[in-house]
Amino acid sequence: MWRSCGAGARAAVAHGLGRAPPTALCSVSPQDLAVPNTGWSAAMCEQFQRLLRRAADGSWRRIPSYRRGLDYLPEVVQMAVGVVTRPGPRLFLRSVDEEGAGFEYAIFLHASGHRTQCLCQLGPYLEGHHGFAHGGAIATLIDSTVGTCALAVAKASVMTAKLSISYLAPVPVGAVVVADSRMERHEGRKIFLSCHVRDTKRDTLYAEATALFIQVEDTKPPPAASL
Ligand SMILES: CCCCCCCCCCCCCCCC(=O)SCCNC(=O)CCNC(=O)[C@H](O)C(C)(C)COP(=O)(O)OP(=O)(O)OC[C@H]1O[C@@H](n2cnc3c(N)ncnc32)[C@H](O)[C@@H]1OP(=O)(O)O
Repeated sequence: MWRSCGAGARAAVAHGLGRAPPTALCSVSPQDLAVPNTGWSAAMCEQFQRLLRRAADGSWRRIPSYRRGLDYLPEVVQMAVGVVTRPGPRLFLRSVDEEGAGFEYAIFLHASGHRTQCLCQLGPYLEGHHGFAHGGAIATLIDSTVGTCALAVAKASVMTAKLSISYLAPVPVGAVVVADSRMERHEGRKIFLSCHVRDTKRDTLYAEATALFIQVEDTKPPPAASL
């Protein structure tokens, strides 16, 4: 269905701009999924390359992404959030194995550590109304983008306390969008953020959001969650 990216795009990421090796403390060797695969559309590949080129001067960096969160954080952050002895939680956005069917995305972190941009292609399993992405999928995309920003700000575990979204235009299934998030202010354990979701040409504002994240101690899974 989707036009796939060439091997060149994958090689450019692997050899050029920061495929991070798993940290020594990881108990698994995760595969970085924030790189082109056969499910990425031509538009997704093109935008990804554009963002990689922008990152070449060090102003942004691509954040590797795995099926489980936190496996790949720098050791100091891993120790701060206490996940060195067990793998991180499974990431909801990476729960669909079929390439191109769910969320295909790569998050870029600004050098300031106060801004993230998520390039995302919303696959057919995320459909709500016919031909359009489910609002919950948009919320998930926003939550993850602002959550990553909050995590970078706090350098510790964070949880969403509040997320307010205005849905302004429906997002077609298969569309490539950019969620652009920034920290607005940081007060003690509270991190306030904003986010805008647009098409890649910035013609359409699909959604805008504000969020509050709270810095927390490492979250312990409840007994029932040991699946
Ligand atoms: C380096 C980069 C690597 C990147 C690598 C990325 C990979 C990784 C991606 C991560 C992306 C994750 C994105 C998904 C994140 C979830 O999906 S989290 C799941 C959804 N959220 C929840 O389940 C949270 C449920 N709620 C709670 O557990 C608790 O209410 C909270 C939020 C932890 C807060 O509880 P608490 O710690 O006891 O805090 P509490 O003392 O009540 O309040 C602290 C302050 O916050 C205020 N506050 C608390 N809640 C609220 C509220 N709802 N509204 C307004 N104010 C509030 C309080 O009024 C208080 O204010 P002050 O009095 O200090 O001024």
